[in-house]
Amino acid sequence: MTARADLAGRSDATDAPERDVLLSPQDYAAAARAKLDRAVWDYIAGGSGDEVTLRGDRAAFDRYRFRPRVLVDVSHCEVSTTLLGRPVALPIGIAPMAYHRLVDPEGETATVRAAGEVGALTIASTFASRTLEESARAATGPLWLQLYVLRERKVTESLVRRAEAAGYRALVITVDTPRMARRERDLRNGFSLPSHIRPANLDDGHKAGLHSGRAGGSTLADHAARHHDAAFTWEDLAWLRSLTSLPLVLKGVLTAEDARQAAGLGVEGLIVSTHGGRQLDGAVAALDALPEVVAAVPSECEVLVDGGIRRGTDVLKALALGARAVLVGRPVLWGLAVDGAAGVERVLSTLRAELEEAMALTGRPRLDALTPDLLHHSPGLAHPLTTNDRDMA
Ligand SMILES: Cc1cc2nc3c(=O)[nH]c(=O)nc-3n(C[C@H](O)[C@H](O)[C@H](O)COP(=O)(O)O)c2cc1C
Ligand SMILES: CCCCC(=O)C(=O)O
Repeated sequence: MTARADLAGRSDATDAPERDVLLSPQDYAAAARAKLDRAVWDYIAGGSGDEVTLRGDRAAFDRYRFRPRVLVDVSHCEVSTTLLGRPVALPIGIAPMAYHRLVDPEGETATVRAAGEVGALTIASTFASRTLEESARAATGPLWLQLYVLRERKVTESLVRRAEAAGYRALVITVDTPRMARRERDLRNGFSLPSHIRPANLDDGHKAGLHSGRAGGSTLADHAARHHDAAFTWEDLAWLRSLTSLPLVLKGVLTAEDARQAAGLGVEGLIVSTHGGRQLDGAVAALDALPEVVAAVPSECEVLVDGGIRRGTDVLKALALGARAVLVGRPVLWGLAVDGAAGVERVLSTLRAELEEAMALTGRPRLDALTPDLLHHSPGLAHPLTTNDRDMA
């Protein structure tokens, strides 16, 4: 960053304030956008179709406002909790995202190290650009593995075995991607992976074709069309259940009906998610689906939510509606793109600090005492999204 003249017009380099200082995740978005190739930025920022759900995930947060209580002792706000019975330092984890090396030479191992520094959960993606074993070695915080169920069931089975051996604590089965939705930004850009980036968890057969782009196509979509098992059903989930004693978490559930069915099969957790607006365009916002999912499952089944969380106040709203924790996706990649592990750590610790502040200012110093009466829902409220949505540009 360069020294600038301050508001009083002084230009003494030693006194000049850092006006470019990155404060919020949205500041990291702007800095990441300036740094990344357009096609990589678009792959990360974009959604499917008209991006209605991408915007909708964010807009849902603005329709909730707080009903703060006063004269409560908020001298200590406690943000530590447990997930699937294990302690985490904060109710904010890292959503599974493919190919962190698109934005940083080190990639996932840097992300995992940063999460460990703040005591946050990381969910590693099937399509990580570092092996799950490399991430496990870098981890000092809790790790779960996300699985796409592929047509070659042996691949899925071997990922399960490797996750068990490497010390992963849960398997997250993504159920909203029987096929990859059309993401027009990627199609326009002819998106493909740079030659030095590979799906490190998979064998060479899965590398074929990911690097040679074509106009009007995305090699990631082509790969998904070849390898994702679009015939995977509830019956097949029993097969996964029988494979392992690791807890299972389903990611991408948006209805009470599916939540009940999952809980009936003994699934330990659910992630309410629209896949960050990247799958079914027009799907209900994740935050709006959260209450019906929470109400449909017994309390032993832990419900998390992701999609559009950019502020500590967003985290508090999700927790008040019954989420045990939230996941953040894109903000983590912005932090990683701008400043590697240090950037990820800054993004996570900023969200934690904002959450603590929101708890203090709403008079709710304890996570286990949060209830929906903290919130006022204003369905007709206009959404002041323009200033807060630099990440979608
Ligand atoms: C670049 C990128 C890659 C993603 N890759 C995966 C993935 O491999 N598996 C998965 O289950 N979800 C994936 N997702 C979805 C995220 O896990 C998460 O649901 C979403 O990003 C949350 O929304 P947010 O980015 O607004 O926080 C990806 C999202 C992005 C932005
Ligand atoms: C086939 C999915 C690739 C990773 C992903 O889930 C995403 O880009 O959203």
